[in-house]
Amino acid sequence: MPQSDDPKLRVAILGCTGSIGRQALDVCAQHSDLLEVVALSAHGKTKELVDAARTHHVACVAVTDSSHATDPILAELPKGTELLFGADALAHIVVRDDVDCVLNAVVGAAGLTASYETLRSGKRLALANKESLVVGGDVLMPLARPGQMLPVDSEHSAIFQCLVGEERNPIHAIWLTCSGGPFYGRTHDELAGITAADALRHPTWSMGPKITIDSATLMNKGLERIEAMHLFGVPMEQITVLIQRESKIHSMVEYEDGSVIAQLGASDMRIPIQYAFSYPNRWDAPCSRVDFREIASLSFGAPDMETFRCLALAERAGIEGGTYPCVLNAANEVAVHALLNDECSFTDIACLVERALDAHVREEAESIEQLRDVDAWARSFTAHALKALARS
Ligand SMILES: NC(=O)C1=CN([C@@H]2O[C@H](COP(=O)(O)OP(=O)(O)OC[C@H]3O[C@@H](n4cnc5c(N)ncnc54)[C@H](OP(=O)(O)O)[C@@H]3O)[C@@H](O)[C@H]2O)C=CC1
Ligand SMILES: CC(=O)[C@@H](O)[C@H](O)COP(=O)(O)O
Ligand SMILES: [Mn+2]
Repeated sequence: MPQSDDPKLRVAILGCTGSIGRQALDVCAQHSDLLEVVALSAHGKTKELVDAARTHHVACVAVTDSSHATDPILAELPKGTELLFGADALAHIVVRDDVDCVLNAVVGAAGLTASYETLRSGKRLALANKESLVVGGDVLMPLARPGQMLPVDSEHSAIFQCLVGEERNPIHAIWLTCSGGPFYGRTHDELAGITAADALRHPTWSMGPKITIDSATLMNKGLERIEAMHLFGVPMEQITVLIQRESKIHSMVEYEDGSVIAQLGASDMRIPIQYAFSYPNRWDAPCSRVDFREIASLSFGAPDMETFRCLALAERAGIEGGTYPCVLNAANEVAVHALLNDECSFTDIACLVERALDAHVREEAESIEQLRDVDAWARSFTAHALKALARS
């Protein structure tokens, strides 16, 4: 990884207009002596994409939603900037000769192919898109050589950091921390009537809408358990979800001798994003440091899996494995989209996901093409279930 005398790390940021993408651009601006942004993608926010392309003088941009191909603002891209359209554009970006590292900050299963192609190309994958591993971990992990895939998800970055230097020591347990979301402590009845606006008020993190809803249902933690199984090669039962309300402990690893190593820091994603670029080195902090004297207490608890049923459904899908996590994820994406559009209730999300899992017949997860088909089936099934729910 570059130090001050080394060539800069040349980075492509997929999903540069989102919460992670914008913070990654900030990290790149703060460390412009070490990082160079060479390619960017956005789905529909072409104005923001053009602004970022101009600021960072990038060589290539992609607009993955082709319906934006005629946006007049694209004419304001600097002369010579390569402009690509459509979902396939991401695969073109990741194999460019001038890209060393791909930050995948796309939301949802739409990020899967880019992760796959990045690993196949041998380049570093800074992975925020947890859905890639949830859906395709069985296909992706065999492609990743040690140190090639750097997790950006805060908990997984924390676990990764707790494992550095401990390669010869088996993991006894992973303590996967969880804020508990905005509805921590509520009963099932108290979740009725919750609106998308309520669920979008996360207590500790500022994030994009999809992951914020997932945090409120605890599906996010369910997805993260599956993500951790793949990344760290441990079974579900060794990954314990721990409520840590302040989001200051980002996760912990317990070893056989009873020692527990934790990673702590600000609730600011620029730290794990930067670490995925700087590993195995550490650079100057990209955000304010925590003064632990000012934190009155750190509180812990256990999640309520009966009330927050998405966590239990993700456990079921993760243990069953194969194509079940793909179905879990696709059904959840459809249901979360419906909540955000006021087409279903907060508690419907778990019902819709459960129906899709019940209807699915498991297969081994073997290829990206197969997973695309299973994903499409689960989306179509859940869209129909949603319509039936609206009629009932
Ligand atoms: N935000 C956070 O703090 C954290 C996020 N993550 C993970 O990082 C990923 C990104 O999350 P976040 O930044 O919050 O999400 P946002 O919704 O804020 O941003 C998503 C990005 O993906 C683009 N995008 C949307 N749909 C598609 C598509 N179909 N194909 C290609 N690109 C698309 C968007 O483009 P446009 O804006 O142009 O529509 C945008 O650039 C998720 O997987 C999330 O789980 C993990 C840990 C923390
Ligand atoms: C910042 C990050 O990594 C998110 O995934 C975060 O963990 C969400 O908070 P919850 O712990 O509430 O799911
Ligand atoms: Mn996380």
